[in-house]
Amino acid sequence: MALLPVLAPARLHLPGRALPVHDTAASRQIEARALQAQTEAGQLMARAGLAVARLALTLGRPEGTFWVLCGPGNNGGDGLVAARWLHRQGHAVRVILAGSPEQLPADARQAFIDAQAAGVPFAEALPPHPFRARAVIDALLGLGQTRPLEGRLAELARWSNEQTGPVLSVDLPSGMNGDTGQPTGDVTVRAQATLSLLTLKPGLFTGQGRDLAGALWWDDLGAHPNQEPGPATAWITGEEDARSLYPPRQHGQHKGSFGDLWVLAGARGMTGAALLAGRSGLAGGAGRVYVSLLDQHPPLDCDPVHPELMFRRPDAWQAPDVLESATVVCGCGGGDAVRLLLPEVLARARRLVLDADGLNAVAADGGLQDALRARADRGLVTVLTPHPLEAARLAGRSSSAIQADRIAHARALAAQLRAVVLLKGSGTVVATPMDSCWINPTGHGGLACPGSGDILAGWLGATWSAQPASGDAVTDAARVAAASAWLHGRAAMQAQPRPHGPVLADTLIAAMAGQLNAGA
Ligand SMILES: NC(=O)C1=CN([C@@H]2O[C@H](COP(=O)(O)OP(=O)(O)OC[C@H]3O[C@@H](n4cnc5c(N)ncnc54)[C@H](OP(=O)(O)O)[C@@H]3O)[C@@H](O)[C@H]2O)[C@@H](O)CC1
Ligand SMILES: Nc1ncnc2c1ncn2[C@@H]1O[C@H](COP(=O)(O)OP(=O)(O)O)[C@@H](O)[C@H]1O
Ligand SMILES: [K+]
Repeated sequence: MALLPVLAPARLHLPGRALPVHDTAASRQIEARALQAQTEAGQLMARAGLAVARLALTLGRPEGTFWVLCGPGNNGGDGLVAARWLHRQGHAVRVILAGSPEQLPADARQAFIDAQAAGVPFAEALPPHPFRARAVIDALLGLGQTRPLEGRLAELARWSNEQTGPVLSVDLPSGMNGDTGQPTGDVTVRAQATLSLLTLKPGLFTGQGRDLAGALWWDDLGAHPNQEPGPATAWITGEEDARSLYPPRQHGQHKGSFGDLWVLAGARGMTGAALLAGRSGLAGGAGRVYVSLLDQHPPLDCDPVHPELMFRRPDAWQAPDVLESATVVCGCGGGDAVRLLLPEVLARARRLVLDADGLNAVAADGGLQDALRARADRGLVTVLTPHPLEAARLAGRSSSAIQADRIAHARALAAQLRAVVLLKGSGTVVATPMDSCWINPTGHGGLACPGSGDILAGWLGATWSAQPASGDAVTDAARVAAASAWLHGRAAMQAQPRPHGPVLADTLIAAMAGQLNAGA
């Protein structure tokens, strides 16, 4: 496989099939096998450098000089090979090597020798700003980055961020942790595009990775990590996987075919959250959607905009069989009131989506945590949908600690609470107690607005309610969660391809409903 566009949101390039991502440790193993399989020394680096040069020609401006910033490791070697290709084809190139050639690892040192022999121009000084390169190739650091950029590397990264030409990062933006997507220090290259080599790294898809890496390309250098024996660290949800949960409706189906959704939400002053979850549940295709507001004297008994929502008394959900047969979405705008009903909901609900204040109540009460864990033994399945602050409360950490390693924390919470965890935010992570993990490639900052989480919870519940029971209820729930996050994000991208503001709730729900027919 060569040069595959993986993620270019503005042009709506999204993976069709699920793609595996490999963290640093797994990537190192694949790299070691690939190096062993080389038929001659430097073969992988030659492929990598060629791929970088080709992409730089595609993404660079038509005129100017390619500035290739090379670091002290093999990432720098990739840059040196790319520079030689570009020079050989007659393009203007300048290489800046940070560090001494003698200390380069073997393949990179050979790339340096070859570049010198080919007459590639090297430079010591950077052109002053304002400056616009044809493209800057960031080959400072890749998989080997272990600490914050300092000294010359930091200076080069800063310069790259201040010039106005496009920046192409090789393998990873220098200064970004490939496992987490977080900056390693104060300075990080901010790329327009990143070419991931050999494997896709999880940090490119979550945390700050989306903003730092820009459009994402991949070249597996012929190593086929899809066919690797070891497990992938996680999977990027593919469009086909997500859409497969929303098959065409059959003539013989009726609303009973799509299950009941029961929304237990909306304490006093937060009725809107319940309405949004209910309306989203309707749009997501649940057969019947019931709403019980968490208020002894509910301010509404009908949604005039969607009168097909069925409002029920605050205690109606306690009737026999309701929790056992419906899919329950509980906690959106739940306030303190949700705490009182959680013991019974946790004990009885067969399929439960726990959101917002439902999560906060669990975080504050060890007894509820035990009740949540006990559900797993009884075959009752839970999807928790925390945003980073709610996840922080559940984990007893700060939200910045959660964001520092979103994948690890989603996994840890899933194991600790024996539930499927959907950790919201850029690069939403879905993790199961069996340690499988999906990262969502859709969505953008337009979703950072009130109500979009309530909409996701209602939609997830509706998607789940239409799924038949199977032998692996936890994996099914995780697939439902991953598909719902995918469609939620995809709808936002359709509503606002380049967001400068929020995707408001009614626009988002309408776009999600539209997405149900968009894949046909
Ligand atoms: N092997 C191959 O043939 C292929 C490799 N490929 C390419 O190689 C890349 C991995 O190469 P790599 O392992 O050499 O790591 P890389 O990121 O270049 O640098 C490590 C060096 O940087 C140093 N260093 C780290 N952090 C630092 C800091 N903050 N400030 C200063 N120095 C710092 C670190 O020093 P140390 O920590 O050891 O003191 C070490 O010297 C991979 O991303 C891909 O692009 C692919 O093309 C496939 C073929
Ligand atoms: N920058 C972003 N990129 C992608 N998705 C985002 C971003 N910000 C928010 N979202 C998504 O929007 C939703 C917000 O949910 P939440 O924080 O619970 O909002 P609310 O409680 O107001 O409904 C989540 O699905 C989250 O993943
Ligand atoms: K890099």
